Amino acid sequence: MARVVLVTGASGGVGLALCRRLLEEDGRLHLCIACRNEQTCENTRERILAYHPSAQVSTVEVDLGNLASILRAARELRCRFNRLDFVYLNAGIMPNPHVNFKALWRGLLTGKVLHMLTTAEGIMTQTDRLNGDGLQEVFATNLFGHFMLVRQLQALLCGNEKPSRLIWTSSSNARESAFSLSDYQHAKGQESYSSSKYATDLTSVVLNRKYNDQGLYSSVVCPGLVMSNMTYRILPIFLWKLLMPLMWLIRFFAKTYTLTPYNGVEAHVWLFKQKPEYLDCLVKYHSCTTGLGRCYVEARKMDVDEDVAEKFFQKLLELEEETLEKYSDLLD
Ligand SMILES: NC(=O)C1=CN([C@@H]2O[C@H](COP(=O)(O)OP(=O)(O)OC[C@H]3O[C@@H](n4cnc5c(N)ncnc54)[C@H](OP(=O)(O)O)[C@@H]3O)[C@@H](O)[C@H]2O)C=CC1
Ligand SMILES: CC(C)CCC[C@@H](C)[C@H]1CC[C@H]2C3=C(CC[C@]12C)[C@@]1(C)CCC(=O)[C@@H](C)[C@@H]1CC3
Repeated sequence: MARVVLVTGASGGVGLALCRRLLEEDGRLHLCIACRNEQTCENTRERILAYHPSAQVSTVEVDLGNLASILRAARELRCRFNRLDFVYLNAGIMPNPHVNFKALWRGLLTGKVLHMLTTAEGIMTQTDRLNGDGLQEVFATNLFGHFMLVRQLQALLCGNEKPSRLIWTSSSNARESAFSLSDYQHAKGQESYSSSKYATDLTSVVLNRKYNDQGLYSSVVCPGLVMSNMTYRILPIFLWKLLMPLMWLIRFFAKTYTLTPYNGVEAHVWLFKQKPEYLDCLVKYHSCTTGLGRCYVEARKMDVDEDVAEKFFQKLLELEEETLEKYSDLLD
């Protein structure tokens, strides 16, 4: 039976490379790409078919920063499929990124330079805003939209003959100190991206605890530093191009400088081939590339407090309840 795989954020960067590499692994799978609107869905489908003309590729429109759109997309998916084998929760944003060059410069002179260059700790901030649903945009798009989608797709993910899988694109920028239970949407700080990715790690841990016995397994991956639309918004493109030789050099020391989307999805593709029962749910899988360009995966223990994770999950459930009350007309 052909496996059914749903990928969010498939229109470019990590998501598009993932679609292509998954089809290289298994040309028989049914790939459903989730993009923001009809035009992006169609363009992306054509780009994938250009490489894999005989692939089965369908589309679903979803704006992950819009709760009504998520409920509609989930309803459509429930009608179209009776199970989903893999859901790659990959779409993400980092709006208004700001690099603190003073801190970057100071960091270059310390012993923590590699840590800084691979996690961006202490050198990156973002400015977030409220979206149309009254939620912080980064939290809503990167985490809560995906959480709602998963919960709405529960019937397709649980109780199947074979285990189903959730694979979240997290980040090595996820940091406990950027996250707080009392401000879990990160309305007050300037590290909304870091906070949303830490929240992703927490959510994945609890999803495993709650759903493993129903045959649903969740993992988190980091693609490493990848040149994509997201990174091209951090520095001007010409500067990135100038920095490229330096980045290839840095890669000899910083293995998470995967740099291309193709290399960046190594961990996503590796997980596609693993039996979930043998994976550690407290581990993040990092895509790595050696200085000579060989790709591999490194498993690193995550820094998550399971008690905080449980409390945070309760907050997500409360927010979900409010959402479902508000949009009861969009439910079956
Ligand atoms: N690049 C990097 O170095 C790293 C990236 N990541 C993570 O990888 C993931 C992919 O990022 P990357 O490929 O680099 O960045 P891109 O900006 O290239 O891709 C982001 C994807 O998310 C989609 N997206 C954004 N907002 C929404 C929304 N509201 N609804 C639906 N889709 C949306 C975009 O669609 P559209 O085309 O419509 O904008 C696009 O397909 C993200 O989660 C990011 O946080 C993690 C670590 C490092
Ligand atoms: C490497 C160059 C000589 C100088 C580039 C300086 C910064 C612009 C980068 C250094 C570390 C980078 C980084 C990210 C963005 C660009 C940097 C801050 C990320 C935050 C991008 C998104 C992620 O999810 C993280 C994994 C990246 C961590 C490293």
